[in-house]
Amino acid sequence: MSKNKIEINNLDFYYGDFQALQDISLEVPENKVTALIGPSGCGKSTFIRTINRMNDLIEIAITDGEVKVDGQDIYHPSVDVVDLRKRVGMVFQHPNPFPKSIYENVAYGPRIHGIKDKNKLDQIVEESLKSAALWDEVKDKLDASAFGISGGQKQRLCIARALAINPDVLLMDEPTSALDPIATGKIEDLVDELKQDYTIVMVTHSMQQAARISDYTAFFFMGELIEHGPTEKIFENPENQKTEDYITGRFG
Ligand SMILES: Nc1ncnc2c1ncn2[C@@H]1O[C@H](COP(=O)(O)OP(=O)(O)OP(=O)(O)O)[C@@H](O)[C@H]1O
Repeated sequence: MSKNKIEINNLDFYYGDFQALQDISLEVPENKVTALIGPSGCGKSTFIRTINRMNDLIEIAITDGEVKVDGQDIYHPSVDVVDLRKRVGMVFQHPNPFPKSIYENVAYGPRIHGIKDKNKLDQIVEESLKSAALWDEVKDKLDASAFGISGGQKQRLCIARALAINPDVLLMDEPTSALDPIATGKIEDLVDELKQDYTIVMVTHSMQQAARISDYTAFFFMGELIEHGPTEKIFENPENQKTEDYITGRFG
């Protein structure tokens, strides 16, 4: 049994007067992939963004309840958000490299965190690109613009950029929805590799994807967490009728 990396207790979330998440409690085991599924607008993205306080950037956001990473309540006033986001990295739906070279995209984070030594940066860039299964494809053009590579390569570059600051947790918000099936397959294989070293939480619209790559699945519906558990159990023997209706394609 692996330990819980993240623990969420009685989490409520509001956009102004609108309550987008209601009383969510969820445990996320370490070195596993947890998939968040549910119909559009059910709160998956809002929820994943509470785990690295990305919602802080929204002025009307109100978060209530407890989100713990490694046992520490990340909403406690003593928490340094920059440090938190170093531990909890994020990859978005649309690959969003900076308008810089491939090398600089990966070196940017470590540099901001104070690493100046060129050899050390070279080493981090190489290791991060290798971990993101992109090194072989870009090693001869590290100084080329990050805009000149394919969509799937850009997304792996964004994963390398997230890995470069050495997080423990990787949040992925629909990381393959803008990619073709081949690029999607590569990211899925990569996620399977990465879980050896990282705890991964991933929003996906694709139930097939959740079934293929996640260890645990959480089903959200209208701001509530309806059911969560081992992926096989959720897909083969769900306890809640709404979960069953969703996974059998009756709505969503
Ligand atoms: N910045 C915002 N301000 C106000 N309401 C918002 C904001 N962002 C999201 N919402 C609302 O919160 C609810 C949950 O949205 P969220 O994006 O978390 O859902 P989702 O499950 O990720 O949807 P999708 O699968 O379509 O991406 C929706 O009703 C949405 O309209």
